[in-house]
Amino acid sequence: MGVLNVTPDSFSDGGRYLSREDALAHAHAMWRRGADIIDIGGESTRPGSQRVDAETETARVLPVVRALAADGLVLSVDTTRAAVAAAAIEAGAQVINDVSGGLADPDMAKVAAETGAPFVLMHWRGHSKDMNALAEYKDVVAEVRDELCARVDDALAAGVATEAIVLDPGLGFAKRAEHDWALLHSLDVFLDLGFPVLVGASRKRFLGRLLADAEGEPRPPSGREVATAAVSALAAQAGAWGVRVHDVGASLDAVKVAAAWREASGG
Ligand SMILES: Nc1nc2ncc(COP(=O)(O)O)nc2c(=O)[nH]1
Repeated sequence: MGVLNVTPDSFSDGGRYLSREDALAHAHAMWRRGADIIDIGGESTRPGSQRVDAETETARVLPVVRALAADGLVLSVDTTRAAVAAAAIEAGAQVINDVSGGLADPDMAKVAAETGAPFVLMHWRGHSKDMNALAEYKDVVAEVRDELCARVDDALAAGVATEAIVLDPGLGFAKRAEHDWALLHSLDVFLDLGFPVLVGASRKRFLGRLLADAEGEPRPPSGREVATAAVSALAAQAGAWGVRVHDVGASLDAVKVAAAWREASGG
């Protein structure tokens, strides 16, 4: 899943693809490099970011969705707003990627049910401005699992089909670095729930901290691509359904290494 943030303030690529031609060119470049889905987001979810209104988010996302759908690309819309998701599906997106797992908008599950669109339920505890205060867990794996199961129950109750649901542990969302690593280490716990699992580690803060320099200065987002690709390989090895990444080529190569390693026979 290739990330296309048509926002001015996303944490690692904010503003680079705000213009329509830049957004379309970047989407096609990721598609040519092998992305299976282009994930289009019009509102930054960066910790501490301010929300934008639905009109702004829609104005950013819809033209790009229309143009890329017309070119035959498979698209997900990264939004917590039901109206934006509905409009994007109408404009040609196929997948709803809701970082709030349906919590932010009570109508989202209904839109997913009515459209039949695959529905990514990510673990979330609140909007970006107060997310870090929510990163308190006694057992992060068990609590994230249980909270995601509640999201699944609500989605199913709204009429979403079981086979439409994809789970995502929500790395970096109301999580400190140790929580992110614990969730990756226990990816099987989420896979055992019986749904595909999407992993979104790309360029995130926990990787920057892992790669900090001698003075403890975290590696900047642009320097986290190799670590992201390593996570992609290990996530593939663990059975993840997909990885949501900025650098599609690096992760595709890394996932191919994992596949070759796993499938090597004695021949
Ligand atoms: N399903 C899913 N969606 C997401 N959307 C945005 C971000 C934030 O990262 P970005 O600012 O690079 O888009 N992370 C996720 C994620 O981990 N999973």
